[in-house]
Amino acid sequence: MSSTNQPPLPLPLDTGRLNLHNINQGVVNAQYAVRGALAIRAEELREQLKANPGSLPFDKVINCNIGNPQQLDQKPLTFIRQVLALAQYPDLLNNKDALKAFSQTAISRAKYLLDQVNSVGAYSVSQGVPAIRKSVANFIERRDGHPADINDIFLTAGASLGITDILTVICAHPKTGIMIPVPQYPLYSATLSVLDASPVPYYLDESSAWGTSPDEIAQRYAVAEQMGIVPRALVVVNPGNPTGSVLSKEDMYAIIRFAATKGLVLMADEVYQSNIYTDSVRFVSFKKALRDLQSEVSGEEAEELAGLQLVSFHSVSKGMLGECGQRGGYFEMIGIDPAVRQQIYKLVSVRLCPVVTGQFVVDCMVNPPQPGDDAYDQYIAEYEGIKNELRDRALALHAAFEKMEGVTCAPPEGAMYLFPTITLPQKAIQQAEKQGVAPDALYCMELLNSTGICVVPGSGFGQRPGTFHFRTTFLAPGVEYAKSIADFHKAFMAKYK
Ligand SMILES: Cc1ncc(COP(=O)(O)O)c(CN[C@@H]2CONC2=O)c1O
Repeated sequence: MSSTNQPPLPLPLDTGRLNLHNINQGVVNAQYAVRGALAIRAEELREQLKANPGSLPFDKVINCNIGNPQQLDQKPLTFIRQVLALAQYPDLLNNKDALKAFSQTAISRAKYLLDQVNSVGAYSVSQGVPAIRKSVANFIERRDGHPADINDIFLTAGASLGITDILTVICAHPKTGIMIPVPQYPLYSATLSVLDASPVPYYLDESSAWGTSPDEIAQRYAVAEQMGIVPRALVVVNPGNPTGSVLSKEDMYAIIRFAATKGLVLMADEVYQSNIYTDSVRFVSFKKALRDLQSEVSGEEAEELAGLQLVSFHSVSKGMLGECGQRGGYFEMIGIDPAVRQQIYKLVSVRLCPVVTGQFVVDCMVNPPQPGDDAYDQYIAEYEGIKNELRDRALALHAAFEKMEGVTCAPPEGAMYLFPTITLPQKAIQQAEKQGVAPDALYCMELLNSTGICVVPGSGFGQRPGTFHFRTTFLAPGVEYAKSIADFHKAFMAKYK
C-alpha cells in the first residue's frame, strides 16, 4: 500500500522506476522470432568460439535466421557502392586519379543525385527526394504498364518503417482488425501488439504450396466481425515470407475485389518482387493487377474498384541488392482520402526524412545501368550471378530437405526462404512441453547447439495448431550446411524415437 494508505495507482500512472509491469505492455507482449531466443543463443555461441576455438562441435555459426545476404557472402553491386562512395566523399569527383576507379555511369549518377540534395548529410524533404520519387514512378510504370504519380510515392528508411507508419495511422482502436497471413513475417504481429490493435489471422494453404485463399480471407473476416472486431486492412506478402509462395493473378483479382467491397486498405508487401526462382510463376504487382482488372470491368464494379485503398511496399534489402543496412525503400499509396494522406505526411515528417543515402540506393535499384552505359556489363553480370546463385542454393537445399525423414517442403518459388514441415516424434513434443517451449523451437535450439546453424521455428511465424516447421534462408554458401541439417535431423529423430 502507498504512504497515503491508498491502493497503488493503476497502470501506467504508478511512480516507481520503469519495470516490466509499468511500461507499454504492447511492447512487452510483442514477439519477433527472427531475432529472438535462437538468434541470441547464436551470438553467444559465436562469442564462445571466438574466446575458445574448438570448444564446440562446429567451427562457425551460420545465421540462416535472417534474410541478410551481405552478412554471409553476398557482395554488394559495384555500381551502387561507387555511387555511394562518391556521394559520401564528393571531393573524389575533383580527383582525376581517383575517378579512374569509377564508371562514368556512377560518376554521372552521383553528380545528379548530389545536385538534388547538395549533401547526403542534409535532411531531404520528408516524403523523399522528388527526383528519386520520379525514378520510382518511372520504374512502376515500366514494370506495370500503367501510370504512377510521384505524389503517391513515399520514400522510407526500409519497408519496415513504411509498414509501421501505415499501421499506426490505421490502428485507431483495440478493436481495429488487421488481417495478416499465417505464417506471417512477425513485423506485423509485433507492430500490432505495440499499437494495441487486433490481428485477424488468415491461414495460408500449405496443401496448395502455401496459396492464399480468398475464401479463407472471407471466412476469417466474418469471424472477426462476430467477435466485435472491425477489420480495416488486409496484408498480403507476395512473394511470401516465410513461405516464398507467389500469388496467382486469379487470386489477386479475388483479393482486390474483396478488399474493395469491404473498404479494406490492401497492404501489398512486395519486397521480394525480384526474388523469383522458377519460370512456373511470375510476379505481378497488386497495382498492375488492380489496373488490369479495372480495364476488364465496367459499371458498379469499376466504381468500387476505383475506390480501392492500396499501399504497396518495396525495399532495397532484398532482390539482388541485399542492401539491408542502407535502410532504403518506398511505398506507393493510392485511393487514400486526401485528408488521411495529409496525416500520413505529417507522421513521416515527425521523423524529418528517410536516410538520404538509402534514398540514393532506391534510385539505383529502380533505375540501374542500362545497355550502353559503361557500368552495364559489370552490373548485369553481378546481378545475374547473384540471382543464379540464390536459385541454385534454394534448389540444393530443397533437394536435401526432400530426402529427410518426416520432412516435406514446398519447392522454392520466391523470396529467400524455405519453410519445411517437420513431423516430430511424441517424445520430442513431450520434452518441449517440459521445457515450456514450442516443439519446433526445441528442434531448432538443438539444431543450433549441435551444428551452429541458426534457423527460426515455425511457431515464430504462426502455423496451424499441431503442425511444426522451421524457416531457413538459402543465402549461406555451399551445401555443406544442408548435409549438417540432414545429419542432425537423423540423430534428432533417433534420439526421440
Ligand atoms: C515481408 C517483409 N517485409 C518487410 C521487411 C523489412 O524490410 P526492410 O529491411 O526494408 O525494413 C522484411 C525483412 N525480412 C526480414 C529480415 O530478414 N529476414 C526477415 O524475415 C520482410 O521479410
